[in-house]
Amino acid sequence: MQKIVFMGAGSMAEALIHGWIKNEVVPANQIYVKNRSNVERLHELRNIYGVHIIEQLEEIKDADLVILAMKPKDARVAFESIAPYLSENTAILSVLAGIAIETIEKALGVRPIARVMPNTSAAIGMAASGIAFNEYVTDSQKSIYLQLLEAIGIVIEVEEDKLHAITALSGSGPAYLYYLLEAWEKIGVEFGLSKETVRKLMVQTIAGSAMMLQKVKEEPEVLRRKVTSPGGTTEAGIKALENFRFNEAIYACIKSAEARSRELARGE
Ligand SMILES: NC(=O)C1=CN([C@@H]2O[C@H](COP(=O)(O)OP(=O)(O)OC[C@H]3O[C@@H](n4cnc5c(N)ncnc54)[C@H](O)[C@@H]3O)[C@@H](O)[C@H]2O)C=CC1
Ligand SMILES: O=C(O)[C@@H]1CCC=N1
Repeated sequence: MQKIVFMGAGSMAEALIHGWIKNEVVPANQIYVKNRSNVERLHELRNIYGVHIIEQLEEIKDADLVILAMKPKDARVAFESIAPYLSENTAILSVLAGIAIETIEKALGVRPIARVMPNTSAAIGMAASGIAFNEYVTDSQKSIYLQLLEAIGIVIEVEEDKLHAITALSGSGPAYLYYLLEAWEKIGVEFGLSKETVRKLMVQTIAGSAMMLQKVKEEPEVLRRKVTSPGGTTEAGIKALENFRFNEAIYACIKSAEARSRELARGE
């Protein structure tokens, strides 16, 4: 793919660009960026990464791949603006949360379309992505997409319908963990520790627990029980979580995010 155009040059576009250039999967001179109005942002990306700026939509005519990376609420207007300039051979990769492949086919024509749900950890090569394809994506295109996404983390191919669940779990997931950290920092400070100390301890705790799951290959429940001494501190903490219906809260969190993804797919 010689010419890859990002429609929308926000944080997700930058995470992908950063990962591809740093890992030398796509050279900067094959990447083009376009925003709705923020030209300063385009100059910023050009200065940092050496990518090209699209000045006129006509320049997307010879693109091999157009990446849809605007917010879902801006998608309709964006589709209308680019549809006249897409050539038959241009493939589409969408990172739009909740916008169905069928909707994109209707707006941009039947062509190879891939839908990916990455997360912001792409910026440091640690994304967890799900990807789904329509029937026109060839095997060689699929392997290119998988390579592009492996450069920024891990990727799992799923049926399109499952992308709603992936959006709710790993797409939004970093935000839940940051939210948890915000709460830990607040309580740690109340106990007289500095915010920096709590952050250092808890970031390592999250990273260490994740690595344990990856390396030791035991179930989370088994690892949890190993931490929990009978009558000890962890047991007291977990009891409090249970009293506040922790499992129900997490269930409601993921269910709500999954349902919102489905609403977005219906244009609500
Ligand atoms: N931020 C995240 O954690 C994740 C975001 N996504 C998806 O990635 C997409 C982008 O999200 P962010 O990068 O966070 O948004 P963002 O707000 O940082 O960037 C979106 C950019 O699109 C531009 N834009 C809007 N309308 C446009 C148009 N018609 N033509 C060209 N550019 C246009 C805006 O000017 C803005 O710079 C969203 O659809 C979101 O659902 C997916 C996975 C994770
Ligand atoms: O909140 C959102 O809609 C997007 C999708 C996953 C993460 N951010």
